[in-house]
Amino acid sequence: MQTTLNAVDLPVAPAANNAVEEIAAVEKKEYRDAMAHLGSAVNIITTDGPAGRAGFTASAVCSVTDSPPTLLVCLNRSASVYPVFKENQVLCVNTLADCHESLSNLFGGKTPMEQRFAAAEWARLATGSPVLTDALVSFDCKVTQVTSVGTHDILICEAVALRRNDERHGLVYFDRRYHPLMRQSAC
Ligand SMILES: NC(=O)c1ccc[n+]([C@@H]2O[C@H](COP(=O)([O-])OP(=O)(O)OC[C@H]3O[C@@H](n4cnc5c(N)ncnc54)[C@H](O)[C@@H]3O)[C@@H](O)[C@H]2O)c1
Ligand SMILES: Cc1cc2c(cc1C)N(C[C@H](O)[C@H](O)[C@H](O)COP(=O)(O)O)c1[nH]c(=O)[nH]c(=O)c1N2
Repeated sequence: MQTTLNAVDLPVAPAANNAVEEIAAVEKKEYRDAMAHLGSAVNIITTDGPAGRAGFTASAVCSVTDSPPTLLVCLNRSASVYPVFKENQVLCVNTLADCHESLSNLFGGKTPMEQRFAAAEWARLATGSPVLTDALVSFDCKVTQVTSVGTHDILICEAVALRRNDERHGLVYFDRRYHPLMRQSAC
């Protein structure tokens, strides 16, 4: 037999309120130190359009659903690139390979935009956003929804074209450092 619990039936225990207070009390530094334990892929997010060309490094990227093929990117609203992404409404997620450590730092710092793009070769797919030619994989996307949470906007992006490189090794950002991620060799 299936039992359905209504929210009104649940007792409101003081412990539940305490738990909420404990979560809210986590300090920013403590949170960042904890997040540094989560390894993640490194991506350069690019755009081009009426507001011009821009790009930044992002680790806050993940798959949402495959129908329609959708991923999300978190962008700090205080980033210099923010107004450009907001207006263009298209972007390309270029996932970096093991050789891209310095490129990641270039797009993650305060470097002028022309200098960032001059350091690599770029192509285009469907949206006109720059596609890093030797990326591990590139997801060319249109931004379909935007939600603001705290300091960041969550950009919900539908992939309209893809480009993969099945030979390159990966790059992971973990413990505030880059680490190469090797494919298993066929032997
Ligand atoms: N989501 C993000 O905006 C994000 C993610 C990673 C790194 N960064 C930026 O890159 C630089 C180097 O980062 P680091 O990992 O070497 O050291 P760090 O101590 O600044 O960050 C540790 C971890 O905390 C998280 N984090 C950092 N800043 C955040 C932010 N503003 N919002 C949400 N999560 C955040 C990320 O998971 C990051 O890997 C910093 O300036 C950092 O703000 C930002
Ligand atoms: C490894 C790594 C990972 C991330 C970042 C940096 C680095 C080095 N940065 C910061 C972001 O790249 C940086 O703020 C931009 O370059 C914007 O900087 P400017 O404001 O243009 O100088 C970043 N910013 C963001 O809004 N979302 C993210 O997921 C990440 N992830």
